[in-house]
Amino acid sequence: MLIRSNLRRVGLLSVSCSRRIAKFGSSAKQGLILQSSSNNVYENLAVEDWIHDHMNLEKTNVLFLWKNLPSVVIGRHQNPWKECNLHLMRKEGICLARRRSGGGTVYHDLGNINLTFFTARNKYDRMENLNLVIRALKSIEPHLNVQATPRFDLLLDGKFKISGTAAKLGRNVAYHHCTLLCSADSSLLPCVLQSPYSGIVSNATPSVPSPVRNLSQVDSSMTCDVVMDAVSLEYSAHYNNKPSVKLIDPKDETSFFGISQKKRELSTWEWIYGKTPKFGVATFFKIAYKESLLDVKLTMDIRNGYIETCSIELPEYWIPQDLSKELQDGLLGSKFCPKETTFLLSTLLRTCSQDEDVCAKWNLLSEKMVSIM
Ligand SMILES: Nc1ncnc2c1ncn2[C@@H]1O[C@H](COP(=O)(O)OC(=O)CCCC[C@@H]2CCSS2)[C@@H](O)[C@H]1O
Repeated sequence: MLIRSNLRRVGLLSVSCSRRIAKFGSSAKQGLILQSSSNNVYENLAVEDWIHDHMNLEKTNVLFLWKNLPSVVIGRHQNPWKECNLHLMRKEGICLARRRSGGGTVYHDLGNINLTFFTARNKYDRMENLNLVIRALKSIEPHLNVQATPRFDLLLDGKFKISGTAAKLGRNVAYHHCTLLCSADSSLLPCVLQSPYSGIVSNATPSVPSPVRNLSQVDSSMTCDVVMDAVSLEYSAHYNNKPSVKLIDPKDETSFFGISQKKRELSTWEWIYGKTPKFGVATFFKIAYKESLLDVKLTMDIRNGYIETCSIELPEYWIPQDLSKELQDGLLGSKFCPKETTFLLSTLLRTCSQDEDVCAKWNLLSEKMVSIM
């Protein structure tokens, strides 16, 4: 009860959620630091959403610190097939997440820190936040050559990116979030962010690739924990607060009423893939069958992640035209997704043909089609 009334007094809680949140404590007057106990990218993005939607940031700013298990996080208006290697990610168990903010694609793992600075919209200032991060880094290593660029990256030695920025501006609330590479897997990072898919025609926001570096490569003492502590200290000092970090659990519905629904939304295929801006695929592939090598042209339009048009150009002698038409029509309205397409194509084949030769060719064609998804 005391905690709740204190929180209301410092203006942290909006009226709508003051009854639902009870566990943040009361120490922060102007700058509250929260750290997630979860490494689940969807849960952590849901915390961002929740704070954005429910907290009253008139008098209190919030810094949210979080880390994720290996994940690729694309911007709100991006095309994942253009930005990353989805096959490799599936193989390695790397999550794909779409965030609410715009901008490019980044790789996260437990060697990468994420910092989200929440303020009232009129107090939103990315350079001020980045300068705070720079001060924190220099408090660990005074000789570190780190600068913020006009596009709000942090560069080491003028060329290696250690931090990328994105932001979301709400009506009253804004947040600026950025990454900080301490000891991420630098060999996996470029591989997962390299798309193997060719022939995608899209107006989606492209990423701006840069050479990256981990802070721990420069100074081995710059681990995630040390860097997070330094940022927390600097943030507290900025607000004249006693340093204190509140550990929060994104699964705690009592404190964050409605958060599991937010997590569910962020984890759906419809949000992650379905929000991709409309795009086209125009690609050629070669299929080797027995002694022959066949050229196939595939064109598709994909809207909201679903196949809207599909044309497969291949010679009639290879697969009967009516069958190839069935194949193209069967794909219309289905998800541009390897699982669904594999299932659909094998079901179609069972109903359309028993011929062994045709089946073998169809399977080769299916494999190629699925390989672009
Ligand atoms: N973790 C990380 N940190 C810094 N730079 C990275 C990282 N991963 C990849 N990159 C490099 O940045 C470019 C993309 O740069 P680009 O400028 O296109 O995009 C960004 O920086 C977006 C930053 C989003 C930050 C959010 C904060 C919380 S959730 S994600 C990529 O091709 C790599 O070269």
